[in-house]
Formats: sequence, structure tokens, C-alpha cells
Amino acid sequence: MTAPRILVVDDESDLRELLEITLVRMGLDVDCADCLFAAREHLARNDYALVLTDMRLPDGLGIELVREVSATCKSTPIAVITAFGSAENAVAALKAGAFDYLSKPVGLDQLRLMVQSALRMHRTDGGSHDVGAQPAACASRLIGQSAAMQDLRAQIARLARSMAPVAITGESGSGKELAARDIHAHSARADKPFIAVNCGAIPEALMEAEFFGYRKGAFTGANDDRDGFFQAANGGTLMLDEVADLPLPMQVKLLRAIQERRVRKVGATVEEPVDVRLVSATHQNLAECVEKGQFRQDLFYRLNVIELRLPPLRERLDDIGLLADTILERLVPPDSKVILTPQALAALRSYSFPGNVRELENILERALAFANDGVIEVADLALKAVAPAAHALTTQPPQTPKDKVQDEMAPEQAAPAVPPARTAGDDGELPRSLPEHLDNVERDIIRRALEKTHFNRTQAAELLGISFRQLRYRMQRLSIHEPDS
Ligand SMILES: Nc1ncnc2c1ncn2[C@@H]1O[C@H](COP(=O)(O)OP(=O)(O)OP(=O)(O)O)[C@@H](O)[C@H]1O
Repeated sequence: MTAPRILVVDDESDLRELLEITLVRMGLDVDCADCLFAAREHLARNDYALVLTDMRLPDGLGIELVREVSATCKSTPIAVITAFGSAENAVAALKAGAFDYLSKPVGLDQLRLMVQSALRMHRTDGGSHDVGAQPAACASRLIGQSAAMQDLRAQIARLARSMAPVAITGESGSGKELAARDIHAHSARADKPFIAVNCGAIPEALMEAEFFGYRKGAFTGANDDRDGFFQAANGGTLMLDEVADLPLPMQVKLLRAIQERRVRKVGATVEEPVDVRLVSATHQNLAECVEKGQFRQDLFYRLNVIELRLPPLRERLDDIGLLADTILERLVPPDSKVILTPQALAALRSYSFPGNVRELENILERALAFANDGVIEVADLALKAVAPAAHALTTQPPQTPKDKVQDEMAPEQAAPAVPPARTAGDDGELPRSLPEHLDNVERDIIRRALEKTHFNRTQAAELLGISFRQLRYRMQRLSIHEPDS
């Protein structure tokens, strides 16, 4: 078996030799070129498992080579070497199709890690110099046959091939986490961990320790050394969910970790290299957050190299039949069967789904409880009375079959209202414990939202302007449980 072949393109002879020696020691065959012209000649003759090019070359820019290789040799990953601190070049190269980048001075550990992942990718692709080859289609968790979903899956297969940070946008419940998992599963990192972190759910004081880990004795309660999310995701993918919720001081630390590809545990004196692919997601408009000064522009720029937009369910209503069948199959025991009447399916198809697929899951789960003889009728769906496919949020809570029962109850039989938290300050008194007082206020507000929506957590989260996951986290933290129905 012949060793994989690497092409190094650099006009600095010292660096070229250092790269060559390191790669040969890794058991690889290496060709070197000192300009674009020589690189093109090598590329015309050989199939490479990786091309590594400097950005500034005597006869042009490395990014030209990135464009050519990404267009004509799709199974050959190409990485660039950028000058120290030139974030723009790195981002431009990733956008042009580079698989990864290294900053000068080139760290040999990072070089080795990058080469290993390029080789894994080349092997997965079959390693052929196949002009016009398309990435192999892999099984996806994202269900749907609409053009929008087919396009989304194709985009995921393409972008899974690089290290470029991906920013996933889309409404709550539209499948952002599923898409992130797909990107990881289709990448050369699939056998390494996928770690999803909800940035809105970590108390600010603990953030640094949670992200970067800590050393024993760094603070009270730090009884052992502990890794953070970055170390846990090493070699794999780190998903920063609800990234817009990161407080500004943490944004600075995160930017540094991304630029340096190194992190320092709380209480440690040395940094350690980390190799993670970042995927971020938010249901907010991050560009607007930048304009309002809530999100750092430089971090936005580093995270937003490739954008992936998840279409809301109302833009792909054709997928509802398939989605509903799959969800129902998952919800009912294997030996029983549940069907939707044609009218129920039509009602779902003309509904706007502000909570997207998660709302469809909730609707079907509730409908199952009211369905007779395994048949779900329109009334069992208890859809909110909104104009068809209208996106606007209604303040009208849904009419659920349970509502009908409650409506018939005498007022005194209805669930008692939660007593409002005592408002400190009304009578000049201060709360004895501010955290406890704030928890009580938050608990009361969440309970009221849940009651208003008959414990539909998707709608309650919408009413409160937070994501479903944030609501779920807050409910857990404040011990708010759904009453037994
Ligand atoms: N295309 C899809 N096919 C199958 N299931 C889906 C699809 N999209 C979303 N889901 C399901 O909907 C639920 C919500 O998905 P997910 O958590 O990925 O959404 P999200 O956009 O990350 O939500 P949030 O913004 O609230 O965090 C999950 O149970 C997921 O399995």
C-alpha cells in the first residue's frame, strides 16, 4: 500500500522544510512547490490526500489555489497557512472552501492533528482524484422530502467536509440541534464526541470553569481537576446552542480560545491545545444582537463562517405527512397503530406551527391521549386558532380537549392560582435573600405562562420570549413539574 501523498506549497524554504520533515516522519509522501505555477503542475500529475498552502506566494495568493482545488478536486482537502493574527485571511479561506487553516508560527501538534483529520476525510471519500465528485449522501436524522429539506441535507453533506465554523439559524424547534448532529456524524470527526452546550443555561459565574475546566483548588469546591466542554469535545464537535445568550465577558474568552485553539483551565498556568469544530446555533438574529452591542462583532465573524438556515415547518408543509407518521410510530407501542384522519392531516397542513417540529411532536403526543380507537380526529389536535400559515404569535391559548373539561368546571374547582410572589419594595422592605426572591418571581411567572398554555411548554416558552430548552432548564432548576393529568 502506498503512503498518502501531500503537497506543500510555500516559498519560505525554512518553513517548507520543517513541514516536509514533519510530514515525512508521519510516514507520508511529500511533494513541495514554491509558487502557484509549480503547485498546479503537481496537481495536474498527482492525486493528493491533502494540499497545504501558504497564503502569500510569489505569483499569487493561496486562496486562488483553494478555489481551484475545491472546484476541481473535490475529494482533496486543502488547508492554508496564514500570517499570525490575520483572522480575515483564515475566514476568507474557509469561506472559499478550505478544509482548515494553520496560523504562523505553525504548531507541529496542530499540524499533526489537522493532517490526521484530512487523511480520515480523504479515506472516507474513497481518495480518488475524482473531478466533479459529490460528497457521499449519508443517512440523516432530518426527516422530510421537500425541496428545502433535500437542499439542506446536501448542504450538510458538503459542509461536513471542512473544519469551518457553522452558524445554524432557525426558529425554535426547527431542528437546529439535529442538523448539528448530522454535520458531526457526516464529518471525519464522527467517531469522536459531539458535545452540545446550552449557553443560556449555564450560570455566568460557572461559565469559564464549565467551558475550559478547572484545576484542583482553583476555587472553593474544586476538589479535583476537571475538564471543560472544550476538552470533552476534543477531536470532535462542540455545539454552542443559544450562543446569543453568552455574556460579553465570556464572549471575549471564547474568541481567544477559538483564535488560539488553546484553552487554559481555571487555576492553571499553562494552556493546552484543543481541536474542536465549532457549530453554533441561535433562534435570535445574531447580526441584530451585534448591532445592539449585545454580541461581539469579532466573535460573530469567527462563528459565522458558513451559515446554515433551517426552514420553518410552515415553509415545507408537504413534509407534515411523513413527519407525523414517523413521530406517531415513535410514540405508540410497536404492536399498536394510530392514524390521522384525512381531515386531521389537512388541518395540520394548514396550520402555521410557530413551534415547528417540536410543536408537531407535542400536538401529536397530546392528541394520542384523546384519540379513540387509534384514530386522531381534527378536534384531538386542539390546534391554536390562528390564520393558516400565519407566522404571528397568538396570545390566544389553544383550545385543548382538557380546556373543554376545565371550561365546564366551576371557578372554585379550577386549579388554584399560584399566589404571586411577595413583591419586595412595595412596603419598603427588602427581601431577606435576593436569589431566593428572584427564584420565586421567576417560578411564579413560569407557572403562570404554563397555566395559560395548559402546560404546553413550547407555547409557554414563546409567550416568555425564551427557547424551549431554556424553559425546560429553568423548570428543572426551579422544580416546576407538570401536574398529573
Ligand atoms: N426535520 C426533522 N425531522 C425529524 N425530527 C425533527 C426535525 N426537525 C426537528 N425535529 C425534532 O423536533 C424537536 C426539536 O428539534 P431540535 O432540538 O433540533 O430544534 P432546535 O431548532 O434546536 O430547537 P431550539 O431552538 O428550541 O433549541 C426534536 O425532538 C427533533 O427530534
